[in-house]
Amino acid sequence: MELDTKTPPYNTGDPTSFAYVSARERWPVIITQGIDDVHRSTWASKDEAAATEGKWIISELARLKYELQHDRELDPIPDDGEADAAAYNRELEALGRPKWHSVPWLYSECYLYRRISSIFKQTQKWKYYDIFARQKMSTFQSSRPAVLELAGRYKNIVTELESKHTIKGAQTQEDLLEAERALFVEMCEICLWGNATDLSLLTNLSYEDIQKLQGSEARKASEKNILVNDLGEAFKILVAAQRSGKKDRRLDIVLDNAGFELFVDLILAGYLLAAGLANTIVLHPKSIPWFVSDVLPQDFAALLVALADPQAFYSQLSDSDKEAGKVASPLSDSDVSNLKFLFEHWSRLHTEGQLVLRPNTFWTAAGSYWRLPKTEPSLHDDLQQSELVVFKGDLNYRKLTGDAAWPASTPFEEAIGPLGPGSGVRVLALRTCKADVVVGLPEGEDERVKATEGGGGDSGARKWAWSGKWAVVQFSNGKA
Ligand SMILES: O=P(O)(O)OC[C@H]1O[C@](O)(CO)[C@@H](O)[C@@H]1O
Ligand SMILES: [Mg+2]
Ligand SMILES: [Mn+2]
Repeated sequence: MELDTKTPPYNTGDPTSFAYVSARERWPVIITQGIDDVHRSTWASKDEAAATEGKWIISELARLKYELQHDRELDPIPDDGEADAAAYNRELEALGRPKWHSVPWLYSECYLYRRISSIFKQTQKWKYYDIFARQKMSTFQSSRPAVLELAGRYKNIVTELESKHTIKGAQTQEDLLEAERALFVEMCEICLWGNATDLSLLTNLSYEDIQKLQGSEARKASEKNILVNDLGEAFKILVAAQRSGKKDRRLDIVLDNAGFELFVDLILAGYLLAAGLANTIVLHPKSIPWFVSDVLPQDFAALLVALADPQAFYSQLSDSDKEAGKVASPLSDSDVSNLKFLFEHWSRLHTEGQLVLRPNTFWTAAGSYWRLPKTEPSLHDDLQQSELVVFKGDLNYRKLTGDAAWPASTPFEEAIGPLGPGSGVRVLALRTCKADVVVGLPEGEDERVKATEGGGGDSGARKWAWSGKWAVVQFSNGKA
């Protein structure tokens, strides 16, 4: 089988890679949490047929976990009625029926979520069940302080832009441009760090930990951890398009996680529309439960429902909070009104077609985005229509770069191959680093960060890139 990139991809058999830890430690925990979730739903179900199927699902998940932990071969995905199983299985054959502990990381991790999905697709009553929905919603609830802080600011900014076409304090056109640029950078950085609360990595995060990651103080302190920051170039592209008088100016966001991250992505989307920096935003969600926290179309709906009646949403307590004897404190009137403003604004943008959700099964295929022009030419064409395509999060970055062991100083444009120069697609990656692959760093930077505490030193492992503490924001102008 032909590799996507000449540079080989990371592999679960490499003890210096985060792939190694992922396959042996992280994935069994994720499956176990999934079993717990199905257990709860099965136990709560009054429908006998659903309960019977629930028990079968649990036994299938337990079998998957056993195979993983005992380093068995990856079995073909059973025929579950979905067209993409064949491509997964062809690739599995081409890889020579690998075992869990020595298989390309990107393929095997995608396969894991596709296998889990196939278990549900084979049932009658659980076909559309999201095994990760509970975790996603409860982490969003834990983000309450940051959500309230941002909702208040958003309402002020958007109201000002929509009623007076300006931003507070801006006297001249230059002031306004500078204010728009500063807000663009700030909102993109909020979107960037919103990704740090990803659930697949932070398997046991406390309420306090989540809050620390999300406040405005934390953001300022983290700016020095953005190793490459191309936001200025991306902003120039949007302004140039606006000034050209072009009527259709679209920006795309290839989404990553639900909950707080989706909330901040929508904050950015609403801002860009209100400021006239774009006039359509296309959001690309996943089609099956994916890497625990990724956005499904129903997560978008669930977020709007939560904001439509925020008091009710925040008065629901998780089981663990109930057990701990916690009580929910009610929201203030102004918090409620700010959140309802968000609900109304986003619902209106959605209804009027300025905020569009566009799923495609390409996003849950096993391969890297090097394959896009060949395997999904219509999606490639579609992305070429956009002024800028923002790729959120770690997995999207791994897929852009083929998850390959590039030298860290490899130019970003080179590492994204067919989506680089000449592709007709402008790529902006907003990525907090949670995996080995990193490109586009200045010479010597990798070594500098390796030498920091916990950075990996000369162990041969790029440990600094596993924690979500460091980030890169990288741009490639495929239309230049
Ligand atoms: O939600 P994100 O940012 O894509 O994070 C998921 C990533 O985190 C991990 O689960 C842990 O590094 C990776 O396997 C995966 O690429
Ligand atoms: Mg992410
Ligand atoms: Mn994710």
